[in-house]
Amino acid sequence: MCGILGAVLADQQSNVAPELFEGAMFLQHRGQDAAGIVTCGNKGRFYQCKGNGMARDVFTQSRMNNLIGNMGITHLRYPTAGSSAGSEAQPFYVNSPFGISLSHNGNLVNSNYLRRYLDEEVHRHINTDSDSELLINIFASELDKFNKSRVNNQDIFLALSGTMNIIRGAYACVAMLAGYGVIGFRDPNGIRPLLFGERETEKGKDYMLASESVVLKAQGYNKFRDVKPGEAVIIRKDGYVEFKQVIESKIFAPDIFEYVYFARPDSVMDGVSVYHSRIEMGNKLAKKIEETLQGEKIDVVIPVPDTSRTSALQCAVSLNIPFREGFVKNRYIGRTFIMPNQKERVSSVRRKLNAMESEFKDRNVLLVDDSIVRGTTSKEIVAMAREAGARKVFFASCAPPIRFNHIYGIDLADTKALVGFNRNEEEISQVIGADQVIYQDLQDLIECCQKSEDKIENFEVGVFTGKYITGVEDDYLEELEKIRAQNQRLKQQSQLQGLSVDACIDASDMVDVKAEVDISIYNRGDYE
Ligand SMILES: O=P(O)(O)OC[C@H]1O[C@H](OP(=O)(O)OP(=O)(O)O)[C@H](O)[C@@H]1O
Ligand SMILES: NC(=O)CC[C@H](N)C(=O)O
Ligand SMILES: [Mg+2]
Repeated sequence: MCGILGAVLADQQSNVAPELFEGAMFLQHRGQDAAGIVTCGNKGRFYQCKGNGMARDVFTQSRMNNLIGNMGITHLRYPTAGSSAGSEAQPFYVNSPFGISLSHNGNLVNSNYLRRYLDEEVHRHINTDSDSELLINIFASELDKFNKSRVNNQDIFLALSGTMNIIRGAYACVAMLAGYGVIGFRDPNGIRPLLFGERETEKGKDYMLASESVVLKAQGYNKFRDVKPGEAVIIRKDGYVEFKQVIESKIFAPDIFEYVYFARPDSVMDGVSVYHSRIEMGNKLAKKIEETLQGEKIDVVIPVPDTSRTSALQCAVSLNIPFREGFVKNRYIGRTFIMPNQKERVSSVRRKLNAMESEFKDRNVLLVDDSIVRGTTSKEIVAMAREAGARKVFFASCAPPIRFNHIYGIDLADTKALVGFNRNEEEISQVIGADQVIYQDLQDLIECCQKSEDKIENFEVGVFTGKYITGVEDDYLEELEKIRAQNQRLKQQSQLQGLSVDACIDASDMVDVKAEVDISIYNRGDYE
């Protein structure tokens, strides 16, 4: 899952980069692997700064000084299919036609077809395994079809409908056309989020596109709305803004995992407050716990920080049982689930959370988390609760069992690595070492996310059901697992040989070398 941003400032003499950096800090939770900003200066020249790492590490002051121009786009990457090569950091850039830069949140599920099409039909070179590189090239080839030296809004909208007719999957994107403007668009199922906001200034209106409303609010873009499924918006450099439905919307199905885990609680997405949906999750989970744990005495409810806090507190209120912060979180450790390798995730749980004996000793505790994915967190947490003296440990999850791949940009894990894969609830309890595990029912979870003026009827829930809203290419899921396994091997091999992942060749099956940096513009400043 990634975070994306785009902005055009009214003052043509100003630089947008500091604001894009500020915004990136608000979206860091959506991707910790790589970060990038591309801006566009007065003469249509692009300036880029990107690389592996968190925003604050990649965007150093000296690099930021080189980002010139009043419009730009940002990306924070959480890789799909497990590859975190530097060359797949975004925004991507292609020079033809016109100079295009693009940031993508989501994942395409017909990449094999797109790769062949780009090669055989439109003869465009693809240099990485990233589906986003395919996307920018499809868009470029659609724009190329006009065979014009300059395009206008209508051409761009047409090129986007062409693009959306070819690509399949989840995508919320911000793109930039050199010297022209910033473009935002969202897939016809609205799987991934994207919002548009505006702000009045003395020089006119500033505009911003962002994955979450919290960025817009925090930076004074107080008038905002969601981009609709299948809709696109062009914010021209001169401040002219135009929206257009470029492809007919399909079943509107935002990804429910945004509400469960991904988004910040202070964001509102498609009219639904993430915070309130999590409160509801706590209420409904409490009912399920009452039904399931009849006769069991629970002394205390303890959240697994951070994301589950909101739900856990409400769950305790609903159950009328004391709520205690039994785990203290080390604020300097990031989200463990989105860390790229398993070893790092396991050690991070203990570094991140520390149990306070006083809250566990001789008590029956109910631990509440938002979700159980690989079971890395829950297993460690249950062990820590027992080490701290808990008598019985019950573990409740605000989301139902996750048994299938997530294919739309939240690369959860290989199905086989999911603790819920091929296991019933009793078996899951055994694996994580809990006395009992209690899961929210899917229908209840859906109802928790339906509290908006325009009730959302459908959500993308493929991780729980194995049925995906867009369908997938026949061999897509096998291909996905193959790529993950390849990337995993590359990582292990690089660790053994002490090489960087990017520079490691898997000789056994001649996996391509991952380039350390991308083949695109090199003006991020210094390379210390
Ligand atoms: O079963 P697992 O594979 O361990 O994954 C699930 C855990 O990962 C996430 O926490 P994370 O530490 O990423 O972020 P948070 O601090 O926002 O809760 C999520 O909130 C669960 O606690
Ligand atoms: N998580 C995402 O949204 C990732 C976007 C894109 N598929 C990538 O791998 O970079
Ligand atoms: Mg967590």
